Amino acid sequence: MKQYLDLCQRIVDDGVWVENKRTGKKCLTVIDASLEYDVENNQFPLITTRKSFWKAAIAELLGYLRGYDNAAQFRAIGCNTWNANANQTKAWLENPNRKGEDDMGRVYGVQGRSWAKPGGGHVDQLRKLIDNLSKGIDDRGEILSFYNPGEFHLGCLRPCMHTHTFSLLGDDLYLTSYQRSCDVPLGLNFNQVQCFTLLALVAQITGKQAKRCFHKVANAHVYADQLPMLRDVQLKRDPFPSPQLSINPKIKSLEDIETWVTLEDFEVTGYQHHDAIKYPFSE
Ligand SMILES: Nc1nc(=O)c2c([nH]1)NC[C@@H]1CN(c3ccc(C(=O)N[C@@H](CCC(=O)O)C(=O)O)cc3)CN21
Ligand SMILES: O=c1ccn([C@H]2C[C@H](O)[C@@H](COP(=O)(O)O)O2)c(=O)[nH]1
Repeated sequence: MKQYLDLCQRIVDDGVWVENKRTGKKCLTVIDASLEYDVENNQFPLITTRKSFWKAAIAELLGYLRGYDNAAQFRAIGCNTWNANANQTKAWLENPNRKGEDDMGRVYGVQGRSWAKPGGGHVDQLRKLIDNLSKGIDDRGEILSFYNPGEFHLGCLRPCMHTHTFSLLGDDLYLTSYQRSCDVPLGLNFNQVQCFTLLALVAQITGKQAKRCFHKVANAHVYADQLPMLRDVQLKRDPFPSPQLSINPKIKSLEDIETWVTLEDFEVTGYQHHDAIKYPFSE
């Protein structure tokens, strides 16, 4: 939690105002932030200085792992975060590739599970890395990448947390996650949960020991309309200790994640937090 608050404070103290064309808003911005999560000791990186809706963050991750391409699929598993970008983002509404209400196009999980090959057919990056890690293989390319510039015109938004690299040292599993753009008040709260949960889940289904997750952020920003609440309310609060995440031990394979896993299979204990803060969202 301290590293999150330090990043917020750094943005407030040293951030530079940058005009963002896509949203039409100004962002107070810093470049390069590194966060680290201790999955081995179950220090779940949930924000405690406001109430965090962590279930929606895990549901979003499950949708990515299943290769979802539609905001209705996300809603059905308890996640509302894609309604706006699927149905209100101007450039996407005007894009002839949009297949109608709730379509998100070829974003995130679609690239992760079925990256189109030039000569036809698809690559399932997640299946490959899970098969390798289960056999104790790390070919130094156990990568899940959602970033496909050749298909940006087929999706509603470019992926923000775009690449997850898994590494094995013996039976110990590490994760390095890369993010190009980070809405610190809203998005990071979710992205921290997702990095942690992704390592814990992949370790569980491949039979490895989850160690640490390294989260690298390039552009970390606060939108102008979020700044007063972040600076004058959230940053004035004292954090509580980290809660713990438990995952149903019956989850043993990628097929389990694809077929029957729900939010009921995840539980957070020891979550002490301050009151909710509703931050503005920029489409
Ligand atoms: N501007 C922007 N910021 C983001 O963080 C973001 C995007 N766009 N577009 C794609 C996804 C969608 N994400 C979102 C979208 C909404 C919330 C949000 O409204 N969170 C609220 C409540 C969530 C709930 O009730 O389930 C929060 O208080 O955290 C969070 C992340 C993260 N991403
Ligand atoms: O997982 C996510 C997804 C999105 N964001 C934020 C970062 C930006 O504020 C917007 C995306 O806008 P771009 O113009 O495409 O950079 O969404 C996030 O923090 N985490």
